[in-house]
Amino acid sequence: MTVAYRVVASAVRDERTRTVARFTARHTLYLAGGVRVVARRAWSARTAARYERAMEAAQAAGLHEQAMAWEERGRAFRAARHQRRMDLLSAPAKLARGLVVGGAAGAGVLLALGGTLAWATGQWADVLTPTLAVIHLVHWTAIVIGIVWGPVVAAAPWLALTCLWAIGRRAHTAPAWALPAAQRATGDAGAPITPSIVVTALRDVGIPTLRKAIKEMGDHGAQMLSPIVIAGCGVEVDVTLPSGVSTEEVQKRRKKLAENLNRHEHEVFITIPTAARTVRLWIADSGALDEPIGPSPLAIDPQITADYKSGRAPWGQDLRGDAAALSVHQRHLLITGLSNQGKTASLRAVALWLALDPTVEFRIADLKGVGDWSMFDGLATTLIEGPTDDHVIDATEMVEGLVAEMERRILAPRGTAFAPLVGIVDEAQVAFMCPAIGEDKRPYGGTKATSRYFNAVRKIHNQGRAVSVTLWQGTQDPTNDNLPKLVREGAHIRASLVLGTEEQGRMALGDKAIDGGAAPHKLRQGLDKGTVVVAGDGIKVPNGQSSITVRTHFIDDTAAEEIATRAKERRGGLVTTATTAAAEPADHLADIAAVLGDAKRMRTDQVRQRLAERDPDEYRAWTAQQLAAALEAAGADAYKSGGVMVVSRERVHQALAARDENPTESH
Ligand SMILES: Nc1ncnc2c1ncn2[C@@H]1O[C@H](COP(=O)(O)OP(=O)(O)OP(=O)(O)O)[C@@H](O)[C@H]1O
Repeated sequence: MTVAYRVVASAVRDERTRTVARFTARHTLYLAGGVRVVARRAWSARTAARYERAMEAAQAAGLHEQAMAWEERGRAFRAARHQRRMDLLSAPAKLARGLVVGGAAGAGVLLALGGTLAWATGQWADVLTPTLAVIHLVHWTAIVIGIVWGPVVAAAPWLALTCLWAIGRRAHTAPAWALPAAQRATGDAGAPITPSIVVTALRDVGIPTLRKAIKEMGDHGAQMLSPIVIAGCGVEVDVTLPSGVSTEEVQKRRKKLAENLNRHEHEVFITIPTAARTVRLWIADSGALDEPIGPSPLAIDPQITADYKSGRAPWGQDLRGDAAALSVHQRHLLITGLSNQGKTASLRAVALWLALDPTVEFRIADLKGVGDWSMFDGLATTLIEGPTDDHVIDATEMVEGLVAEMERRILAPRGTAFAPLVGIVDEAQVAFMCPAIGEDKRPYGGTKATSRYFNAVRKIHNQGRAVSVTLWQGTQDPTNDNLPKLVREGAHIRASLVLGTEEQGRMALGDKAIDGGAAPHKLRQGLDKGTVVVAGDGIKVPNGQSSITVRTHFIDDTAAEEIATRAKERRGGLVTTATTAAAEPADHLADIAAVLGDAKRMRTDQVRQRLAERDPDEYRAWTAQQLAAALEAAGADAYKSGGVMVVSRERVHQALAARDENPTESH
């Protein structure tokens, strides 16, 4: 049984078997198609259906004059047909009359001819000679017909079948799968996309209602298509589907449609514009998407500048070949993608551009820590690099620092201008998955109400935008655990490189984008590195589309270093806290005075938080006792006011002054 099964299975899989099957199917379908074409032509010739179809199409297109002309033609056709039928009724009598009259006239003519002949020869027998000659002719004709009749009758069906087959073949009635391998693989690849190719591809896409509707259309389906226009390295066409066919049905058959168009799946994009029942097809020129796009303008133009508010990062090209530029002004950003597909590179490219605006402050946590962001040392105020729990703790405190700054800005007088502050967490999934628990029993990772990283991100998402505190996150392989719903939905710009599944695509870009045709899961892992599908704000998305596919410029490490150096030169010597070893021991009292600023007094926990933000290495681990001890040692003890412990600015300044007077006392 198993052996028999294997033999059958291997026979079915054998390419020769398939070729034979395809051959048989192809020619049978040509024949069936030919029958259909002839039947349709015959039907069309006998009925006024084609005039009605043309009239409806003209009406639908708003061409009323044309519609009326077709109506008139239809009327004339019907009148002529009626006349023909009436003529047919009286035909037998006319025919009989014609035969009698014709026969008599013929006989008369022959006899007259015979009479003339007899008179000329003088032989009365010649009167019948012409009549006998005609009788002989008829006799011989009957003999010849008798001989050829048999073979003609035998060959007629075959001749008819051959004609039908040829008609079917000319009308390309066999589907793409039944074509010979050579035609399927390369056939028309590279050939321009024409309306008939698009309509045939749609007809054979496997939607019976669509197939039937196209067959019934007078113009073979051309009315469904908008003009085919060149769009970048491909063409674009809108297809208005007939009623009963949904846009989703077509979208689900992307692979089949691409094959029917002689393209690879990744070379055909189906989006859903606003017009009802319409799908927009973008069909790449064969192989065009495998050509690299040019280098980033950041890498080749040393004069390029950036402007946080009004500028746009030259990120890459859309599929039409137009420049795709991203505005990050007051926008949170999220980039997801499978590992090693260009997530860091695409996120870093935007940051490198923005770094050229010297007013922007960066605080960066790279939770992979292999040096992808090391060129930001000396450029970012905070740079955390590493994957351990300690790094996550640092990153969490960095984000909490952003929250503190955001809250300070929110409380500032109206109209205060703030320098843009951008927090970047690359490999943010590491933070969400971190098991570390703080001294206060609050987890750093996770998505609980007490989770510190999660909560800090949420706060920035909710309120950071208006005070120009934004957060950019890069994460791998989204799941509900490593990228909670609230966090993914809090980003204004959502971009995704290739992902494993549609479900992940929905997490990365949201349902609306995926339902509208965004398909990061259809990108090719390894081959489409650096290609992002972007949804949301900050980028120009073609009218009616919910996403745009961008092929980003790749900026390698060397070019990134150069751009960062340029950015540093424009900024002039900034110190990055987390990576710059303190040359001198920290001056606690001076730091406390600095964080107090103009406040008369400040709660001790707030002072600790600000200290941690100012110098995480030194103060992050500080407990309330350590702060109290430092203040006590300087003679500026904290005291209770309104039920909470506070630090007095006056006392701290007095202590500083006392120390200045007696510099030998250590701080
Ligand atoms: N825009 C691009 N065009 C072409 N190749 C690219 C592009 N971006 C990245 N690559 C290639 O992909 C490699 C991986 O890029 P990158 O480190 O940014 O991936 P990643 O998604 O951040 O990986 P991981 O998640 O594992 O850190 C790069 O070394 C580069 O060779």
